[in-house]
Amino acid sequence: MRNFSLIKHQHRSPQHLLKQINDLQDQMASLSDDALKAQTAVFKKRLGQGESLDDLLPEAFAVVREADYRVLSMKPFDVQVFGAIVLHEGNIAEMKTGEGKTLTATMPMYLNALDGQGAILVTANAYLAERDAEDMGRVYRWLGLSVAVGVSSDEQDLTVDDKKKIYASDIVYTTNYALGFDYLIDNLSTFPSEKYMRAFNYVLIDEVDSVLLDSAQTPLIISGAPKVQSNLFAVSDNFIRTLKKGPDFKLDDEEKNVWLTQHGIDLAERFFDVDNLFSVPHQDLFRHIELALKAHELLKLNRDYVVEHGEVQLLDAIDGRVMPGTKLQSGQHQAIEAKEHVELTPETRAMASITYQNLFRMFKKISGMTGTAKISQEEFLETYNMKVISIATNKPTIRQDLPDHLYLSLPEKIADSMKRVEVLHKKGQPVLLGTGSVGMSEIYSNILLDKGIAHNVLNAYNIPKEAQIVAEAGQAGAVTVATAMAGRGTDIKLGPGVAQLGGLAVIATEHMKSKRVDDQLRGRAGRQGDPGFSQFFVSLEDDLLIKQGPEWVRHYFRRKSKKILSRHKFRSLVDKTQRYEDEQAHRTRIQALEFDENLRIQRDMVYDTRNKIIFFQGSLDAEILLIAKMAFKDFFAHKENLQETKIVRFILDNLDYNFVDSPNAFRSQDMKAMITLLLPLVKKRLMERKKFLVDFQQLVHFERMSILKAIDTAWVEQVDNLQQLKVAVVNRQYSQKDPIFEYQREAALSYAKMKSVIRLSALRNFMLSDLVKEKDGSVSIYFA
Ligand SMILES: Nc1ncnc2c1ncn2[C@@H]1O[C@H](COP(=O)(O)OP(=O)(O)OP(=O)(O)O)[C@@H](O)[C@H]1O
Repeated sequence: MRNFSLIKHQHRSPQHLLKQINDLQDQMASLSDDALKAQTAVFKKRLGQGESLDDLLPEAFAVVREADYRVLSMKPFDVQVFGAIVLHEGNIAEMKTGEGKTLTATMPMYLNALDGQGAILVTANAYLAERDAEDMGRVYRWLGLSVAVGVSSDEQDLTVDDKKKIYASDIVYTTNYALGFDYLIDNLSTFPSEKYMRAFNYVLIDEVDSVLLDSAQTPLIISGAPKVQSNLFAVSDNFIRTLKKGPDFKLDDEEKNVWLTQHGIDLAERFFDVDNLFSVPHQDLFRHIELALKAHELLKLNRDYVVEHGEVQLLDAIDGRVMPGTKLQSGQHQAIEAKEHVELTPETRAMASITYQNLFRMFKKISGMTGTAKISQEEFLETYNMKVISIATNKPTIRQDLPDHLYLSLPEKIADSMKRVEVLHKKGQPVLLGTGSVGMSEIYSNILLDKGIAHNVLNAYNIPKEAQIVAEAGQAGAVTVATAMAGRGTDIKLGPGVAQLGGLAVIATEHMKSKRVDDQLRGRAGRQGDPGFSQFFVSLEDDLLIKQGPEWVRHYFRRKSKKILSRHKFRSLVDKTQRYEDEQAHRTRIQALEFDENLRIQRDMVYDTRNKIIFFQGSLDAEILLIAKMAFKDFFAHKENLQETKIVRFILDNLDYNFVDSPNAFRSQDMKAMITLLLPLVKKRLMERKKFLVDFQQLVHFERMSILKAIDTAWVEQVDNLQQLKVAVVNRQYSQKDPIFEYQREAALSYAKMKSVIRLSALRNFMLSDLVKEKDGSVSIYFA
């Protein structure tokens, strides 16, 4: 057997598979549409008879290739078939920008959806998910598979029924954000009828570096249950406005931290009339002052967030898109709202959270594609066990990536880059002007307006017009100013005559944090062998260099040296800075994963328990009795609770409001004996509940709700606690302890405590809740 599989494996090299697929081409081309479509049913049948997806690969890919041609008039090139094989094998296909990854995906998606367990394609933003589901969906449907999009275009919330339909589809196109959110929400449901998600099977992640690296630095958090609203945001904001940078507060060089000086602290104590800002009663005030200071000094309008319709909306640092529904935690969002004078939204607790790393590791098979993965291949292998395999381009890339233009100051750079745009525009060559923030895109747009150059702006304020702006961007004479939003996936097609003018010109006005992101932006030009060029205009006053540049840059900057910067020195500075940012981001991801590890174990256990209870068929009587026994053990684990008065108090609080004690009933000093005395109270209550809830389903429902409510209340509390604990241990750096170790130790302790809280409150729910029969025969539960 072993030998056989070895031999078989050798025969299945990508080259061999490609040959097999190519050999089937004529045969597929000769089939009628109906005969080709009928292959799907044939494949499904063969799977049912024991063949594997690997066995079907050559034929299935050949079928899709022919279907792509008939439906979309595009036949995947050999290099795309290679990419598709890599994707089926659970690895990362690095295919250069514009090589046609969208079409490549149709082959592995079709094959991996054939066994009916679902195949999900995740991509970096809603625009791409919708576009690709629409375009490629035509092929899958033609072949008889169902396709859905997991994001809603009109920003309407999808209902549970919508989501059931979506996730039951053979193929789902969605975003990492929507998928993560849906996963967490699915696990907050209480009834089998509210659950919509299937076990995770196959996922293909488009723009895999963006999803698994750039987005994975911060975990996804769902907020719910409002906290008591604080009234300190506005006053703290007023106070911060009176402070001066330098004497009252300081910023670090990277502008990542800000703190009050002693003078600032004195001013705060005077302003708020308190003697010691650091004393325990003023902790909350101090926290609000810190939040306000951060909101003013670290978080910038039109770079980190935009304000639209009176709402503060966060921007994704990498792709410049609005992150719908995402809020900064622990009051930071409200501090920005106070700064921007918009209505404060309620401060909420974190209810559920997960890192993208752990979300995707739940899939049976993960694969990914992007133009830029090789740089991070070790991390992909380490974290996800995926290899990065580079695929050759179909035609040679003829795009020219011209050397950077360098300037000492920002105004010089802006002026010169504008001159370049004007020259190109006069010639009619379309220009994509890539900027680093909404703010910069607006500056460039204003200058263009002054010069009377018609242009489109693609930034977080113009998302609804995205498809139209992209469609126009490759036409002769078009000028498109964009943030990093246009940096990925955007397929700019050249209009008539544009190739003769030199194709698309990408003018980038600053280097991005990562070389990968720079390369993606360059890759908007020169797609599918098209002509085009890219060029960066950079200055020493660019954000990236000011924040991360070494001392000599600052030195140059201060002296405004007129010496000409050596190109080599500048290039290596940019490289170093980007590497530093990448390493920093890598460390943050590792830390996010380490922080999530404990939460992951807890989350898995809690979700698993919830699911068992939700789907449990039959009576939960035995569970209730077991929970009671354990709750009693927890209580008596504290020896002092063995006193009669304490036991009676316990019974009155948790088991029976009307309990009447007979003298000396609980005098033994032995835990076992005590438990034997308490259990009958639970059994008696169970009999009463059974008598009242004659309908067996109603009884089970009540038992289930008693337990689930206890789990959920405690778990939400736990997630929020862990969230705060994380902030606390990171802030405790001065204590010289390893924050991860500290966090894990405290997280494990709090988990044990939480379990005991769950047991007691489940028991209490069961014993003390009021049940009321309604006129229509239903029963309402009023939890104690
Ligand atoms: N086999 C093919 N035959 C003809 N045209 C193709 C083929 N494959 C892809 N294309 C075209 O090539 C263009 C680029 O494709 P696509 O946008 O999928 O590239 P990509 O690899 O996803 O690029 P990016 O990395 O920028 O996201 C599209 O206009 C697409 O229609």
